[in-house]
Amino acid sequence: MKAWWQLFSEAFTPAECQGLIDYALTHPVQQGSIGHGGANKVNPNIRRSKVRWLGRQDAKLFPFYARIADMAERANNHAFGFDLRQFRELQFTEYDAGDEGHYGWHEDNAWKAGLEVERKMSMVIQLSDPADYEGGRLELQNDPLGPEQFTRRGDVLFFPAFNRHRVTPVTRGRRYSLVTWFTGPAFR
Ligand SMILES: O=C(O)CCC(=O)C(=O)O
Ligand SMILES: [Fe+2]
Repeated sequence: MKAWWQLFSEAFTPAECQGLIDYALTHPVQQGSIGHGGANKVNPNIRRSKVRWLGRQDAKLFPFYARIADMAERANNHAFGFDLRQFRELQFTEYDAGDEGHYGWHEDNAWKAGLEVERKMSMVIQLSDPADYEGGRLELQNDPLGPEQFTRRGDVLFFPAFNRHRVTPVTRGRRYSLVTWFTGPAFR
C-alpha cells in the first residue's frame, strides 16, 4: 500500500452528476443502516442519512459502472495493490440539514474472523454542487484530506475500507453522494 487515498478530481461533469441525482431519486428510499451482512441496524446517533440502491443489473447504468470499474482498477494498481474481485451496488446517499444528516466515525470493512470475502476498498463520488450545502465534509482519519480536496462536484475518492472516516453534519441544504465497496478475499 502506497497511499491512504486516491482522488480523481472532477471525473464526472456537473451535467452527469445532476443526471445521476435525478435518476437516483426515482428509486425507493430507505433509512441508512450500520453494520454488515445480516446485522444491519438503524442508529440515528451514528448515522442519519437516506439511501437508495442503484441496481447492478440496470442497463441504463452499465456505462457508468464501467467507468467506475476502470477508475477503481487504476486507483488500486497505483495506490493500494489489494486483491479485489468485484464491487457491489451503488449506494446513493442523501444527507439533509433538516435532520442534521451525518455519519459518525466508522470503517467499512467488518474485521470479523472467518469471513471469506470482505469490503477492502471504498469509493465516494461527490454528486452535489458545493454551493448547495454546508458541512457534510468527508473526513479521513489517516492522511486527512486538505480543505480544498474532494470538495468539487464530480470528484471521485478511493480509500482502503479500513481508513476510518466520517461525514460531518450537514448544516445547510442537502448533500448527495454515491458510495460503493470493492470486495475480495478477506484481509489476513
Ligand atoms: O457519503 C459519504 O461521503 C460517505 C458515506 C460512507 O462512509 C458510507 O456510506 O460508508
Ligand atoms: Fe463509510
